[in-house]
Amino acid sequence: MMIKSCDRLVMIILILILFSAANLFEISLASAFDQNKNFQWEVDYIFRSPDCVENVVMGINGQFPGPTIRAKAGDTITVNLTNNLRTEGVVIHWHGIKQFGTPWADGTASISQCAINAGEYYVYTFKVDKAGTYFYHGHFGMHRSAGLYGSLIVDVADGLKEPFHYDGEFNLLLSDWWHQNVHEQAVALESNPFRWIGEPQSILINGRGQYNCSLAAQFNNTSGACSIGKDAQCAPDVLKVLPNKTYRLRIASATSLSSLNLAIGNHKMTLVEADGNYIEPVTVDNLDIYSGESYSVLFTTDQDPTKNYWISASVRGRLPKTPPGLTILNYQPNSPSSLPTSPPPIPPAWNDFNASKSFSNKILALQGSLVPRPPPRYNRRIFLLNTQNKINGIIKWSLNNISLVLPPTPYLGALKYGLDGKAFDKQNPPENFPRDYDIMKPPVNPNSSYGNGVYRFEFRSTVDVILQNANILAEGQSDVHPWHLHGHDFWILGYGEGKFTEERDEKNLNLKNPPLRNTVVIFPYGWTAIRFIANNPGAWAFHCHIEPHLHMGMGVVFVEGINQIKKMNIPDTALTCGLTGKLLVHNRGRG
Ligand SMILES: O=C1O[C@H]([C@@H](O)CO)C(O)=C1O
Repeated sequence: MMIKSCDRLVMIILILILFSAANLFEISLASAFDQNKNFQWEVDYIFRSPDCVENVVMGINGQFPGPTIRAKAGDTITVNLTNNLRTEGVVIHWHGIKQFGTPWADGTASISQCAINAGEYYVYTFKVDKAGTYFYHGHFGMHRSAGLYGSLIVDVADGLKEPFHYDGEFNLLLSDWWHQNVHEQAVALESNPFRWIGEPQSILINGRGQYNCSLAAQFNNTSGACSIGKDAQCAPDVLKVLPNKTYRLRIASATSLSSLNLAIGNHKMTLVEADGNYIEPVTVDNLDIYSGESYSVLFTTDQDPTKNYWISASVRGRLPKTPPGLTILNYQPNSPSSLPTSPPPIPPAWNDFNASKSFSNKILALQGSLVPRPPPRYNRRIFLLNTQNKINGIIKWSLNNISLVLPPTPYLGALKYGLDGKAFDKQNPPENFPRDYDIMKPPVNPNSSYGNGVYRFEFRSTVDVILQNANILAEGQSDVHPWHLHGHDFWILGYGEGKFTEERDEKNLNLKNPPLRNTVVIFPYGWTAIRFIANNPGAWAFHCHIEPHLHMGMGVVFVEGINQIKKMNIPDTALTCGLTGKLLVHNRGRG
């Protein structure tokens, strides 16, 4: 006992000496830390009332949404993530971060790593190479629906400036929320008969919404006024502004299902950034944001300064059963609790897809040299037909009639150790669909198959993907799907109606100033064409960002740079499951 307390004393003295030395050299230490941002995170289920109804949500260090990471372009982020969930695995995906040279830090269970076991930890170390508005979220099971998300903001590197000016900024992370827990949701989606999760109970802005009451009750007669203490977990996150200033609003959507339309009452917004890439400034009254997307907008506080204004996030693209998420733009020195005097902004009708298409077509790359242009030609073009269909009577989503089921061994490790054909299907999935497939009708044969093969791209080749939408199982309906690519940005070459045909549509593709992004929507009965360069050795998910749809198989896996992958030093901790886990144990036994 004596020795132990002596030890402790020596330790305390040592720490004190180190601490005062650190204070003496404050400046040099600060700049050294500039390059490396270290975080210790613990994921846990916590009780929380995101929409004034208590529920269990996933928190990080007791916070929901998780802590915001703020870094500078070029910084290295290290997150030591401990899984305190007790009974299930976890991973975190850094959405929009390309993970050049660190594909094992992409945080996709079964693709880039094994899920972190209960009680264990995993260290994510990666570089944030480009300024922009990003977010992070769980990528195992339906953890994003369970509330595992937070913001990741990357500022321009020291000495550089954004190509626009603003006096202050705010961050809005949008999400949707169900009262049914995700375990029940997942079981429902896998049950026979299939049970759909339905529309969310609430839209959350920075993790806060109001269920069964409305901040704007005075303007509608459907729900009563909310009585929420200002410190309540569901109190709106009010944005406090000064008159006659310009603010940057960073908006990211981590929704599980909902496409949203965001507006600031009486204020116009000028879009300047999309998914971490600069766009040609365009001024709008409201904007559509799909799950997986992010934007920066500038707005000027040039309205009557004696009033406050609504900020609203309303459901689009599906028949809304959820009231808009609301918060308040509070002109100082007005009271933050004094409600706007006019009703919340009215969004376009949920099914006004022309308004959505017109908005999407307005997003173009910023002129000049800050955004690279696409190569003029592709080396390979693949078509992905998006269909809703059935396997053993359960509703699934498929690409070219294959519904993705993730294998227990992470692709990245399987590729490194040459386990193709054992860890996942050896056969490559189809690159096209039958020419006579009628996208305007429900599938003639709704039966589909499970699969987990990969699309292999030649390293550094230019790849086009034509995402082709189609009618769902029910007559007369085709859904909206936001597609997200890991490990890359892509150029959006265009959107079109009906079935893509080279003869008709090729000439209309935009190769001049297409926006560079990591998420893009496909509209009902339409197609979307994207182009990217397969220059990032790794295994990358490309999937519908609607959480239940991915769970129902709506994704594919892209692989490039297999020779480079074979030489990579992938941390063993990423691969201690499935066949790679067995291999590592076996090798160690022999070593
Ligand atoms: O995948 C889905 O399934 C339901 C419905 O099509 C069948 O219940 C729905 O709304 C989806 O988006």
